[in-house]
Amino acid sequence: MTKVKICGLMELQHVQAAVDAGVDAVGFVFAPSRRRVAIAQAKELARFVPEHVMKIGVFVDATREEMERAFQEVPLDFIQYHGDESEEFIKTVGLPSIKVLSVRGVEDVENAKTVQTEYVLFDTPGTEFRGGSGEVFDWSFLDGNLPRDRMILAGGLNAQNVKEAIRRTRPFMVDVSSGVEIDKRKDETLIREFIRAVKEEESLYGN
Ligand SMILES: O=C(O)c1ccccc1N[C@@H]1O[C@H](COP(=O)(O)O)[C@@H](O)[C@H]1O
Repeated sequence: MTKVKICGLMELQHVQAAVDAGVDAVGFVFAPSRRRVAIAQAKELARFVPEHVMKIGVFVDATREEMERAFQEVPLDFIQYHGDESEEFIKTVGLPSIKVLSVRGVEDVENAKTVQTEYVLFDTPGTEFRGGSGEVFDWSFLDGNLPRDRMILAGGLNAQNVKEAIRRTRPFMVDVSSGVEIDKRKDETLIREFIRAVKEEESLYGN
């Protein structure tokens, strides 16, 4: 059953829409971004997220102290490393983690086989910020032998393309931010439609 993450949440009504629609994970961006939240803001939003829904903090080349603080205070379940963090650094921090690989070609995907983190997230390389581009990368780069049971697919997903994305790539989880926004703000209807599309795909074709 493919899981679904809504990322870049900043407002309570959007958290509630995602939770009510059956989201599996929510993401709070602590990196430079128009979606950035303060720790106190994420902590308040997280009070409305049930225990079974994963809370993921997105960081880009942050310090260990910054991540530890957010991890404890919010509290988070996973750190999403969306920058150039090395495997050694991630290991030293020692928190449950998701390493992001920006996919420009098949060689970036190859790196997933050696990444030691709990999950590996494939995303389109960002332009203004490191992620949240709203752009799809070429899914055929994921055609090879990959650890699909710990693979998260992101990059330009929306309610219209996510079913095909799941069929093509068979990820553990799909992740969306821009695709559930109107005028750069999250939209409750789009959040519900995205989650519904994932669940429909699963009920028709899932295993
Ligand atoms: O969303 C952001 O602003 C962001 C900033 C810095 C790093 C990561 C960010 N978001 C991540 O980008 C992907 C996909 O986003 P989109 O659906 O293409 O807009 C997702 O993993 C977010 O966590």
